[in-house]
Amino acid sequence: MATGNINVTAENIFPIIKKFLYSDHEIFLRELISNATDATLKLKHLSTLGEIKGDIGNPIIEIKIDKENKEIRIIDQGVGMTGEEVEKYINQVAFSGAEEFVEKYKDKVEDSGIIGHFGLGFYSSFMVASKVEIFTKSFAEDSKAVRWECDGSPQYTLEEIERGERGTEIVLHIDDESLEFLEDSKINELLNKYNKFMPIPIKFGTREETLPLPKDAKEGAEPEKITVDNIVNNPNPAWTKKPTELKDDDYTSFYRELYPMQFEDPLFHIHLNVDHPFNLTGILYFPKLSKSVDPLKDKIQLYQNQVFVTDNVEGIVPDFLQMLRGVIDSPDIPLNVSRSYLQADGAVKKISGYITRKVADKLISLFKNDRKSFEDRWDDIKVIIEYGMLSEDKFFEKSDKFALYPTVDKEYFTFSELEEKIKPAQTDKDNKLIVLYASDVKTQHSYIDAAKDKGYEVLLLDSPIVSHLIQKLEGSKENIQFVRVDADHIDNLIKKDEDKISKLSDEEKETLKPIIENAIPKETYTVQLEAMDSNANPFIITQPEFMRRMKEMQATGGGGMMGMGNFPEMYNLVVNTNNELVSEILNTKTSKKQERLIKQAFDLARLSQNLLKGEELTNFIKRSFQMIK
Ligand SMILES: Nc1ncnc2c1ncn2[C@@H]1O[C@H](COP(=O)(O)OP(=O)(O)OP(=O)(O)O)[C@@H](O)[C@H]1O
Repeated sequence: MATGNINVTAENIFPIIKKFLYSDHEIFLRELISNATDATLKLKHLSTLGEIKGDIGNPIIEIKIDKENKEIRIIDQGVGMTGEEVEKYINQVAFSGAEEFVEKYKDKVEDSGIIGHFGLGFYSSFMVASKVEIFTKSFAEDSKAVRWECDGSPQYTLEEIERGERGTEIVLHIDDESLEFLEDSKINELLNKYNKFMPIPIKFGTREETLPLPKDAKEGAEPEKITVDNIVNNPNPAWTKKPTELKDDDYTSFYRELYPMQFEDPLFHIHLNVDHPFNLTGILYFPKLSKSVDPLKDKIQLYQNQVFVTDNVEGIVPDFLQMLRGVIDSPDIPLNVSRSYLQADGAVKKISGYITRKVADKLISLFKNDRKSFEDRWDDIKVIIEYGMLSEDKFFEKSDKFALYPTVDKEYFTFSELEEKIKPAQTDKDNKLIVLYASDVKTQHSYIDAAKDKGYEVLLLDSPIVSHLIQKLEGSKENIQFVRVDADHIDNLIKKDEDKISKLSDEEKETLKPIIENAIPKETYTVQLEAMDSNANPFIITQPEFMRRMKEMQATGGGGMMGMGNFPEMYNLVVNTNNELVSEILNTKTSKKQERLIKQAFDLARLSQNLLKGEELTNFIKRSFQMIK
């Protein structure tokens, strides 16, 4: 038997580690299972190279709990270690790795930006154990099995033992603060969180399986039950397979495996697979977004070689795609770094760019191959796409090929189709193409109707970020302008050269304007006299495009003109000088009656814009009843 001192300079490295990773103690199991997996994969590799004679069978990893003796065992059938290897890899490599880790991060415990996930390896067992034993036998012929033991001080013992089978068994003597890890439920939870898709089968206990009854079974015969290993993981998850090996159903069932509590099928998936200049595989899903979708739950999961790392993919996946679900697996993402470093890292930037490109390409192909079903899903995916168009220039460029602009009648155009379609009727006198849109079919009904009567197309753009998006579209395309249908009266929305003749003379207009101004709250409403169609309403309320859009942009964050958000609401009251009622108002002799007519017409105009509320609405209704009595 040999004893010795582990080659670490900081004697008190254990307490530092314990404290440092206090909240992350549970990762010990993932680290030890990762080592066991590596050892098993190495064995398989050596076997395929012909360096191991005989059949290696189907090696598995087993986790055992002995509650009475407060032990957890992690057992593998991998390459094992010789005595020298234990000296080298455990006493030197493992511990020096841990020491380096502490050196590097001891001042940064407070830096919540650190993704404190990897890097501790075998050493992390001391976060939960007061004593650790290793029983191991190398695959190498004639090698002797050894037992290593360490109680958390830098001293260890190493001795030869009798052990028949190849592989490694780690025994953790759980300390009194960590007894929760002796519960089956806790271990199950951890296995499910970190090891669900690891590449070597992991056994935790056994379970009963009921065999199907044989065909010739007698009536009332009991089916036979057998006890089988309880394998907790799926060693071959969908993302590790080639897209050609998978059908749509396989993608859907993998989605269920990832998110067992999700009952809605995903809309479509994107299989990621690249090995140059970085290595990355994965599957992303566009979920069906419903009101009940909780963005904090069921997020994209990041794996490294099938080991779960985190579901916080900030900085790795572009912001606009964080609403997607699925898995990405890449060994090339540095994890022991702060988020700001991560965002500046070249490899990570490339990964983020690659994901954006793949998503755009998938959208293009879906659009091309089955436009009808793409249109049907548009409402579910538009928020993600519009957000992407706003935040990623590369995505914006590609979006021309698939971004859709639906009309109020549910016809879907790409931007170039829309341009073609509306060019003849919606080009104004300055040769500008005016795109009309509504944000709410119900409240803007009369304006939409008026525009449709003129033969105009009206888009329905109702997402919360639409004001930002149209601002961007106007900036990037030439000679176009978006105008909401209620931004002005119909003849002014798209200004043509034709001058309408006004029934009222200029003097009559000058007399009328102050009369109307005095009867309405003129700080909110600007009176604008216009010669319109005699059939158009006498009073119409509009809200100028620019002002409204700036206010909306400020309300949804960013953009807009500084301070605009605090401006009071401003409207125009458009008075149609060709409508008979307006002549009647002008010709009414008594000012009381005149005022009554103006107020009633003004309230009706406000009512159609949903602007008449509270006491004013009550008074209007009372007054209207009086009138028809
Ligand atoms: N179950 C095992 N079977 C065989 N060798 C092992 C086993 N566990 C650990 N080792 C050896 O000990 C070494 C050190 O392990 P440790 O977990 O500290 O670091 P690592 O696995 O190399 O890196 P990481 O810090 O990423 O986990 C391993 O590289 C391996 O050679």
